[in-house]
Amino acid sequence: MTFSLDASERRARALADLRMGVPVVLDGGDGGALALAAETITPGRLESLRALGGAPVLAITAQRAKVLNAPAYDGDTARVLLPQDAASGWVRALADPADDLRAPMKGPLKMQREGSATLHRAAIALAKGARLLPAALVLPIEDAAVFAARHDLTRLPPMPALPADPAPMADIADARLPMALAGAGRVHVFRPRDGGEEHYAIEVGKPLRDAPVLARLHSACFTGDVLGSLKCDCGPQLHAALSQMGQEGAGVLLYLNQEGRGIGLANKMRAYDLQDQGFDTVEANHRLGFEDDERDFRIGAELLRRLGFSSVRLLTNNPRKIARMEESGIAVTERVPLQVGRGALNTAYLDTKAAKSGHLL
Ligand SMILES: Nc1nc2c(ncn2[C@@H]2O[C@H](COP(=O)(O)OP(=O)(O)OP(=O)(O)O)[C@@H](O)[C@H]2O)c(=O)[nH]1
Ligand SMILES: [Zn+2]
Repeated sequence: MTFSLDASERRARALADLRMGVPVVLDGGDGGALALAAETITPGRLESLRALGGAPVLAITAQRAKVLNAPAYDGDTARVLLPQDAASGWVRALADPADDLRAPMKGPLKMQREGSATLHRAAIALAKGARLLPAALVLPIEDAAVFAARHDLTRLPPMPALPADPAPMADIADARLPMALAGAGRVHVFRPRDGGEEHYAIEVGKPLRDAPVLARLHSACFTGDVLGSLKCDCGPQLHAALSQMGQEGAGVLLYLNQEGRGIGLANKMRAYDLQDQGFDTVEANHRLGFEDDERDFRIGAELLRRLGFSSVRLLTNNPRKIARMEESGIAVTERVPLQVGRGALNTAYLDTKAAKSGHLL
């Protein structure tokens, strides 16, 4: 029995630190790095970083580098050397595309080419995990363990030790819920073991475990589900799925807290602002430095398994959801199309998803 943290607990703690603007120490085994999220950098912390000496770099994704006309020498990652006089505003402006059109000239940017980008890639992954802009300031340090202990910072183990799979989920609480559209149901709250975002499963009726269940993997959309946004089809899809489950008398709706295709609500609002500047939903994600879709659908498969389901009739227009279920061991016996809610204000959005992300019309 030990009280020391395992790799996934350290990672969870690191995410909270980055959101607060606190640096974390990445232990690379031989040598390490100090990492700070670009979004939460303060002038004080930037000054402290510089005081350590060395050459800090801003790690950004290749998607963001392309927008900045900077070469990405490390595949999906690029490393921008921090100029001597760069202030925290410079760091923010490189990471955040809000002002790209008004102030397009961010360069000339000097890129780092030598050395490994492994820790830089890890720092970006952590920023994404913290639902921040995908950019991080990274400074090599010599003895990661000593540095972390001296400054009381969270130290992450060498990257291969960090969990690549979603944390295991536990069914924390469930209760009966009568619903207007679906009738009698039961809501289950699932909590990942690393204390991360909770996800919900709504059972409608009493679905049999030994037959394919009518299922929907719904990703959270605060604007569509709650506010009735006309920019997407999420609200109508949610309601149509519940109605169909109610009509058939059984089904399971997974409400996955993967807002904004996994980038979080703050980043989704940044994407919406870019859409108002003329970019489509995919271009907006790329300008922010994200991929089109950052969701991990294995969470959905895990919840289905926990509830005792092994095969589904999946309500979706997204072939990726079907592929991920099958890869995760959940059989998809049928795709049930879910085409509702098309209107004047979301037609372009739906057409872009069909043209660029492979959604079926
Ligand atoms: N980043 C980003 N996310 C968006 C945008 N519009 C909607 N979303 C998010 O997109 C997700 C839509 O989820 P779903 O409806 O479950 O997924 P889907 O890929 O459309 O697949 P199906 O509806 O099953 O066909 C939600 O997480 C929304 O918050 C946008 O313009 N940008
Ligand atoms: Zn939506």
